[in-house]
Amino acid sequence: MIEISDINYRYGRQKNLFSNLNYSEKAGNIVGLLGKNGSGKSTLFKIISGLLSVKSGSVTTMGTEPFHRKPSFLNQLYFVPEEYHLPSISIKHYVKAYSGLYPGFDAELLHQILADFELKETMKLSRISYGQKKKFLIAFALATNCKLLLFDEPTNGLDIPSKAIFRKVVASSVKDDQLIIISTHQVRDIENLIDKIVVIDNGKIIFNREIYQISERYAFSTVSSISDKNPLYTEVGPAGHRVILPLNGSSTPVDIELLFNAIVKGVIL
Ligand SMILES: Nc1ncnc2c1ncn2[C@@H]1O[C@H](COP(=O)(O)OP(=O)(O)OP(=O)(O)O)[C@@H](O)[C@H]1O
Repeated sequence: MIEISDINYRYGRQKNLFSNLNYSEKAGNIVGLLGKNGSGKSTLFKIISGLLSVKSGSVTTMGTEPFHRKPSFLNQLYFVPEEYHLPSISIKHYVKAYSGLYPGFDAELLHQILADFELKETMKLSRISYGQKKKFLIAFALATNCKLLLFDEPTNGLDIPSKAIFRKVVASSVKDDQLIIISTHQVRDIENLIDKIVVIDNGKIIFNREIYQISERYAFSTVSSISDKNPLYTEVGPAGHRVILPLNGSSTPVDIELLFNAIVKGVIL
């Protein structure tokens, strides 16, 4: 679905943001894309979706060069950016105007997700809150049934119940031939949703593994003392030492925040 080889990218005269970055991704996954502020997550989304072109290296998204922005490519891609502008029309009119661009658009699915998010089709997009706009775009994106969905910080601005609904609607709408990549700092919001973790740091993808592979190797726990534990990585938390240990027994849920910190510190590769 995505094949990126040896790309270099920089904005204007700034130093390289990406240096020989490689990344590939297949359909059938919900991927969590993690990285520090400014590591280039949004830029990577723009390159994958053809909004930016690279000077060197190659990018293929859904079998085509994304920067060509062919209609047959665009009708299978939906990118929910971090910031956006929506026209001053009702949800109903927006759907009427834009759903036709997507051949797989599922109006029934849209109705369901709008109801889950407590949005009404008569609501005017210019008069709803930031979080409501975000929920509308998430609902619309999922209803397009596009092969590739890119969500940049989708849960920013969502209230606590809406974050749980987000996880539910994404998990229940995704199809085997789709790829969903979610960039976020809110790692709790994607727990039990993503099946892969990708980390971008210092211009490269430094980690790209499935959750089950991580669970097969590491155990995540909080312990009162680490003296006899030999953890691979540890952080002091309010309830004790949060640790990553080599798995030796039954698997544990992956602590994404702890794992991310261990990855960017170079402890887990
Ligand atoms: N249009 C632009 N012109 C110049 N520099 C830019 C532009 N957009 C982004 N940058 C710079 O590129 C770097 C990566 O930005 P990007 O938004 O891709 O990072 P990010 O990982 O999404 O960050 P965050 O987690 O803070 O949203 C940052 O240093 C940013 O200042």
